[in-house]
Amino acid sequence: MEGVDHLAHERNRSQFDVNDMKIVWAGSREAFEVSDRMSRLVANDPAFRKDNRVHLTRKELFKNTLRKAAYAWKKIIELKLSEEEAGRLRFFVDEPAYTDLHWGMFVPFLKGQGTEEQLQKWLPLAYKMQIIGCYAQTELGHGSNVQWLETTATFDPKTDEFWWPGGLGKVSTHAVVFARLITNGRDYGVHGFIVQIRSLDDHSVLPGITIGDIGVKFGNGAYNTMDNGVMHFDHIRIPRNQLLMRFSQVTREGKYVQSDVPRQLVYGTMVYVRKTIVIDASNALSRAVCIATRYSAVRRQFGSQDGVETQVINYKTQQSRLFPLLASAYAFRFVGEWLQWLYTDVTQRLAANDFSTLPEAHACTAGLKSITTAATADGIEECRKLCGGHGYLCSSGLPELFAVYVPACTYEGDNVVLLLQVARFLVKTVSQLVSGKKPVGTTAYMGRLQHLMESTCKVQKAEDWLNPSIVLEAFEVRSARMSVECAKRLSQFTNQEEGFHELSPSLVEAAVAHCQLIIVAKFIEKLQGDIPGNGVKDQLQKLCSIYALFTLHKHLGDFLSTSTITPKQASLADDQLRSLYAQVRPNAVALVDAFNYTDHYLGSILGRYDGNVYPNLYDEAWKDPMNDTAVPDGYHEYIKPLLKQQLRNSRL
Ligand SMILES: CCCCCCC/C=C/C(=O)SCCNC(=O)CCNC(=O)[C@H](O)C(C)(C)COP(=O)(O)OP(=O)(O)OC[C@H]1O[C@@H](n2cnc3c(N)ncnc32)[C@H](O)[C@@H]1OP(=O)(O)O
Ligand SMILES: Cc1cc2nc3c(=O)[nH]c(=O)nc-3n(C[C@H](O)[C@H](O)[C@H](O)COP(=O)(O)OP(=O)(O)OC[C@H]3O[C@@H](n4cnc5c(N)ncnc54)[C@H](O)[C@@H]3O)c2cc1C
Repeated sequence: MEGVDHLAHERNRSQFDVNDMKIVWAGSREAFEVSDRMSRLVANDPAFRKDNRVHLTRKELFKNTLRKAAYAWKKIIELKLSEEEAGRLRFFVDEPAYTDLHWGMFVPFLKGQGTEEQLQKWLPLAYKMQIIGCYAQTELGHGSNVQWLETTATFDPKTDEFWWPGGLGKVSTHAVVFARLITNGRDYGVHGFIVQIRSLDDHSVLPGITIGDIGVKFGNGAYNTMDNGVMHFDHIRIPRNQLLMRFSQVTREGKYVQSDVPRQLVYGTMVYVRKTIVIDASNALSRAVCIATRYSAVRRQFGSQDGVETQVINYKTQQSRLFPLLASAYAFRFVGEWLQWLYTDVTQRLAANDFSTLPEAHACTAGLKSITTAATADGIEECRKLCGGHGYLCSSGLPELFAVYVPACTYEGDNVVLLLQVARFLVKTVSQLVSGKKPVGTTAYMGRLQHLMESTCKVQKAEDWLNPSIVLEAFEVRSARMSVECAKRLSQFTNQEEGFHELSPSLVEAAVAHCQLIIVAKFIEKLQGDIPGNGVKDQLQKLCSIYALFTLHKHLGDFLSTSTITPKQASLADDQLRSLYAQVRPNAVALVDAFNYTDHYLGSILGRYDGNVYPNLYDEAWKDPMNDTAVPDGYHEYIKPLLKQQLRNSRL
């Protein structure tokens, strides 16, 4: 029945104030207010309808995305929205589009790499969208290995091909292009250039440049709203001052001048985007968990008592699969908040030519991007399975969410390649201990190595696993012992690079251990701070314990093989997990209500706020164009003759 809250009984059981939790999830009352207002603005405007996406052809889909992006831009101007409000509005439009790359990469790269003079020229054009930019760093032959890009920008230019850049295929008028800078016959490595690629008069592609879309990508709808493109340069010329020259210059005479800064600053935009991707992981995972939790509370199957079947959310297996994902969504939210602080801090330090925390910022953004996207991609798929058959329907919202999300494991750095960066950072940290260099930041725990190598876990009963100090030390011991073991095995190789490649699978596991420690540590730190709201902190403490103990359970091999814990202590951790699931159970629906997602944003019949699933699932089916006629296209050509033939055969 419409208008009835079929989940009211679940909401009445919660033991905390969901409105207070909404503020904690949003980050602040102001952030909540902006988010809430923008989500409702989008949800209540039919121009942002998205339930028809899967039925559109690729060209219809793309044109519809252009329409929405233009309409959103008009709204932003008309309503005089702030940068924050505009960003939230685009988020709730919920459709990958060229604007993601314009605002998410092209503008940040200009801001990070341009001189004051270059910013004065290009930023006003970009802010007013008088030019539309993309970020062209990946070639057909090289994406991960940036230093081996083949496009050259010679002081008298030469050629090569770009592949993947979002927004490039059909929309962008300009591109940030990564190319090897060659001047006076010497190759100075990869630098960033701004290149106009289309006419601002008629959008035609400029001479010497070939541009196209790279074709249909994974899944219906999904990332196909984005015109990922291919671009070929053939002897084009750009003005010298379109080399972005904040950190290195080429003089009028062709002389290369490098400021006294690390060359990796050219990678700064990737650090920025990876930081953003971690928060986005909590957005995507929380969306899937919201759908799966509400549906698990609605769905009843087997186990009838008094003629009423059991809610599937009451099955222990359902809880053991769903509640760790709920906890992970909150964990990724808070580590993302901390990463935003780290990024702001490193940016302020760079402005003062303090590069001391650049390695830490790179390692943290690379590693956390890798493990949060991997867990989120797997988590969305798990949420689909948690919804049974209906989870496979596009009307559940889960297939498209999965298809649009999974490239996050690849873009902005392949997850394994990024974990190897973290591994390099850890091996270097351990090797520097010998020389007396004190580790700081997220590796500060390595400074207590002697203690961590000798420490024994203090758990004697299940409740001991609720002690944050015990949990934190267990994760520190596991990580430290894995890093030290890798460093020890590496030292046995005469050729360190060869050793690193030989041991890379174990090094990746050590990198995962370190990054999971960061997530646990930042969740604990969050809870040591002021958490306002009735019952809110208690719920978050449960979720923090669930994230930590589920992660311990999932990586039990590490904890046992490093003798961090004993099998008995592992069993006590399992006992505590089960108890925590039972404690979270009455609060599950309220914990996902706290994400404050509109039904429009969720785009899911299964995840409706009112839980009125079956009538709406049924109605949605009839909307499918397949049901426009009872007799399907093709009946007369292919079915009727077949039936007639079979009938004739049966009479012979
Ligand atoms: C919600 C958001 C939506 C987002 C939509 C996104 C759409 C997608 C866009 C894209 O995909 S854009 C293209 C992204 N491409 C990549 O991420 C490429 C990944 N590859 C790299 O980052 C690098 O090639 C590498 C893997 C880090 C290797 O770097 P390099 O070739 O320079 O060699 P190394 O020897 O490993 O590094 C040298 C030195 O530099 C340090 N370093 C590397 N990267 C950074 C960095 N980003 N910041 C700071 N420092 C960095 C590295 O640690 C080494 O330091 P030392 O060990 O020498 O101290
Ligand atoms: C949806 C989407 C949008 C994108 N948007 C953009 C964009 O806007 N702009 C842009 O420039 N690019 C973009 N990209 C490209 C993206 O950045 C690259 O695909 C990504 O960096 C991975 O690089 P690659 O494709 O070369 O993978 P590869 O590095 O070729 O990876 C292939 C396999 O090799 C493994 N591998 C590679 N190197 C190593 C190593 N050293 N050790 C161990 N294993 C290794 C990887 O782990 C992986 O399993 C996009 C990609 C996608 C999917």
